[in-house]
Amino acid sequence: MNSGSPRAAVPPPPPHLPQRAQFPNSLRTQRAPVARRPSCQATLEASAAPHSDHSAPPRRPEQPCAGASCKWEQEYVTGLLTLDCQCRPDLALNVGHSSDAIRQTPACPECPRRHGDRRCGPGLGRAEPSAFAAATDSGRMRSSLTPWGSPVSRDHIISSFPKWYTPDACLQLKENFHRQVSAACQLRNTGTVGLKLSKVVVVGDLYVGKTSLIHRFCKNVFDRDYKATIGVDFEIERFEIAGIPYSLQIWDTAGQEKFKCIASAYYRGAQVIITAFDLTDVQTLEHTRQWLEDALRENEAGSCFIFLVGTKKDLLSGAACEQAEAEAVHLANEMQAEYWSVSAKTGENVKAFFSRVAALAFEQSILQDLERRNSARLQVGDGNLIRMASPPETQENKMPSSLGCC
Ligand SMILES: Nc1nc2c(ncn2[C@@H]2O[C@H](COP(=O)(O)OP(=O)(O)OP(=O)(O)O)[C@@H](O)[C@H]2O)c(=O)[nH]1
Repeated sequence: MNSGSPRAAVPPPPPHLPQRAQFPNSLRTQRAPVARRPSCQATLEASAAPHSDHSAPPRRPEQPCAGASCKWEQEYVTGLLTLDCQCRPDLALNVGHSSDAIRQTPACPECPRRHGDRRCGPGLGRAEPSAFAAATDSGRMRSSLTPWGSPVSRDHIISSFPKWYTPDACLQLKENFHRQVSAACQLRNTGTVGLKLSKVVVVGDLYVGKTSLIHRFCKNVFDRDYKATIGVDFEIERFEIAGIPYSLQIWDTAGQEKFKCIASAYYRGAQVIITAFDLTDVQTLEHTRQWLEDALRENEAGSCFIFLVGTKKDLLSGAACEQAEAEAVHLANEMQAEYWSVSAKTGENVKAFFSRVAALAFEQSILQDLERRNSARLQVGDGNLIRMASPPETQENKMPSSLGCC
């Protein structure tokens, strides 16, 4: 542990330190795409939308899919398992590559009870059919909110807007969800947002505790032994926010300089960038500027929420902690980031922090979706553009670019 003096700028790892047996996803999950499945007669649930017209009323249960082309396909794209349902294209979902994700992933939600049928279900191209069958048979698969696996754990259910850590460095001071977001969630009118993932990238010097933070949140474990991350890794965490299912895909990147080129290839498409530093090592705080710059270079300006997170809070107390936090808050304001202090060891603030991340990302996704739908209402009639009624922009319903993103 670096309990005392600050470490040199991104030093090479001591040779005796073990390395985490991890590989970049692109390497780790390189496998041949799973063969596309033939068609099947899908059985629809009452909640399922019709084949092509998703605005029409749902069909009765057990009614065969009219298109008879239900395909729930798996593809590995850059290491990510993507599920694509041709009956319900709106249900396309990236579920990750880990064995957990595969195990929890049902076949096509249109025909979940046909898992024993090789024409449609996990029997074909499925990594672990028995695990799937067990989960399905136990009834866990058909939660109304989480058709993808086991129910969302209670502490991942967010009903009110999570609070900031300090008002001196926070992205938004408001205490409630955006009015339009609340209304859309109440009406279950969130488009495809509830079925999508937001990408979160965690960056920072080696040894600051990025992996420990993620593991504390996703697995509720803490490992005192240091094992350097090689390349990247990721976890997927499912939430239920304002009644809508939502997932975060949390990317853990290596802090070691020699893996930077691998890790930076995964920065693109981030909705949230978390720059982590060690509260006991001021140099790691200084380096966060560079980490952020690198991550932002791969993303569109104004498209990411930025967080600055001080780790290992348990190692500091009193004046030392206050001073470290004051410096961090100052830098967070310069970076237009929200500041949090956490401890992966004790778990302090870890859940609250990720709840805040999830809520902000979720709200932004819904607002963007609503904005897209408003734009789609532009209609051409007799050569004239007719703009359908959209609410006037007020301080409260400003669009996502002004939600406090970078
Ligand atoms: N006391 C204490 N130790 C921590 C905490 N978080 C992490 N550590 C320790 O710090 C060391 C480094 O943690 P990691 O999570 O592996 O660091 P990392 O940032 O992922 O490192 P790289 O993978 O090399 O980038 C480990 O020995 C952890 O046990 C914390 O909150 N408190």
